[in-house]
Amino acid sequence: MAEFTLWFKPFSGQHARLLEIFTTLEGAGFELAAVHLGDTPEGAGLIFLDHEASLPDLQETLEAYTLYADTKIIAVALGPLPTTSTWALLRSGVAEVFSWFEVEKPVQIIRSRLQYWQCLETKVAYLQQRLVGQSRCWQHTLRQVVDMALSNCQVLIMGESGTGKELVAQEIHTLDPRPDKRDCVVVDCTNLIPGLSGSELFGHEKGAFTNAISTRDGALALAHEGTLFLDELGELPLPLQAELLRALQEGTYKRVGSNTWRRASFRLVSATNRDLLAEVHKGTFRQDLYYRISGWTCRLPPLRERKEDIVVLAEHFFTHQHHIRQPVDRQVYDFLLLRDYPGNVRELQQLINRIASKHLGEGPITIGDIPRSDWPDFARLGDAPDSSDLETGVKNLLYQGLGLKEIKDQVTEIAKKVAIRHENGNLKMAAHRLGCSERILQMHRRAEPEPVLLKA
Ligand SMILES: Nc1ncnc2c1ncn2[C@@H]1O[C@H](COP(=O)(O)OP(=O)(O)OP(=O)(O)O)[C@@H](O)[C@H]1O
Repeated sequence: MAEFTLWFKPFSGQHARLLEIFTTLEGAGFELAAVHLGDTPEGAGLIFLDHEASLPDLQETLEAYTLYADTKIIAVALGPLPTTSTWALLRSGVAEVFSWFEVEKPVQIIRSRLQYWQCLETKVAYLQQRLVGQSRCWQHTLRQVVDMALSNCQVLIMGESGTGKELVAQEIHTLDPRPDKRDCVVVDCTNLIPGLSGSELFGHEKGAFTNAISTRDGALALAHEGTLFLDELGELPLPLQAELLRALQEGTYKRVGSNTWRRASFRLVSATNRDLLAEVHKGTFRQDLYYRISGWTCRLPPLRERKEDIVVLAEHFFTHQHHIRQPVDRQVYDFLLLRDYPGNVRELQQLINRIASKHLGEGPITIGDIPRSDWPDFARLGDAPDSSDLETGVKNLLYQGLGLKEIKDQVTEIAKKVAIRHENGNLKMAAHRLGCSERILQMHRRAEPEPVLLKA
């Protein structure tokens, strides 16, 4: 039985060289299957290219392959490849690029990639049970989380409040492959008081300050051989930033009130909802500390960038947190989808808690289960703050001699454009918001009419 099955597509006419490569790969236990015109291959595959392959054609094909299917592609060049082309291929979704005849062990490169991806996908499947979401951007995030967890880098997780930073930090600790690793210790930096000189982090000796009635270990000692998770790191007061930096650089610290240096070795994972680089420029966050903690940074997308996940998350909360298995009316999902979530997943989760608490009995979850306090603000919607702008715009159209039909067409086009932009180009969501079919918006996309007016 073949060790790995791979699809392949040649963008090269160098048949003799291709044949040589196929024979080597098959001899090494790989099974190869050609991709035919119109196929959208899934899983891992190889594309072969030479200097005559047209980069734009290649990019178009790659984008088509990676758009809908879960594909992993290794680009194998049959000759030298300029760096610009390498980057262009990577940007189009290729996961690895190398020149077959210029590397020492090409088969090994392919085998090690495939083995890593196999391991990655198992871990991503595990993560999906906990970090729920199916959108493309969330899938990318999960793969990055696995990559980071398997590395031994210090990790900085950024993202708005409620995007799941703490959850991700806990999973990084769970997936961390260190043998015999110990606990993950969480410190919320908003609670650290500079007056106590970092007792929370470094511990203290009995009598070091008023109320220090006994000697106590701090978070660094507790996290020894485990993970130290510093939540809301952007809130760490400047004096403590200096002390933390020293502890991270030297791997040693002193308890408050003690002269003895102690050792602590841990993996550091930090999270913040602030733009730490901007804080560095403002002088409120130390640059040296920033570079020390950000071995690998990852940004969690806000819910508005992954609206496709709202329904899956809602289902997850209904089923796993409230054990409600009844169907949910479409109107409830419409309501959930059309709403904004400045508090991200946490806000959605709390809304589901309220709906679930109001839902009684056996039937489906209906619009009547939505608490009145969560209803849309109809008064505000009716009074449309921009109605005067709209009126001015329509007046302009009228003055230019446009009739009712032309004005309607213009306004409709603007509504489509605004909805598509609001939904980050997601036609399905935009169609949902507008209450029209996706096809109507696809036609809009194709025609891309420039809305002429609504200006003086
Ligand atoms: N992808 C997800 N799947 C399931 N639950 C999630 C997901 N993302 C967030 N949550 C839930 O949302 C809530 C908020 O998540 P979490 O505390 O990790 O966010 P945060 O980014 O750390 O927020 P803050 O910055 O306010 O501390 C938690 O109850 C968490 O379980």
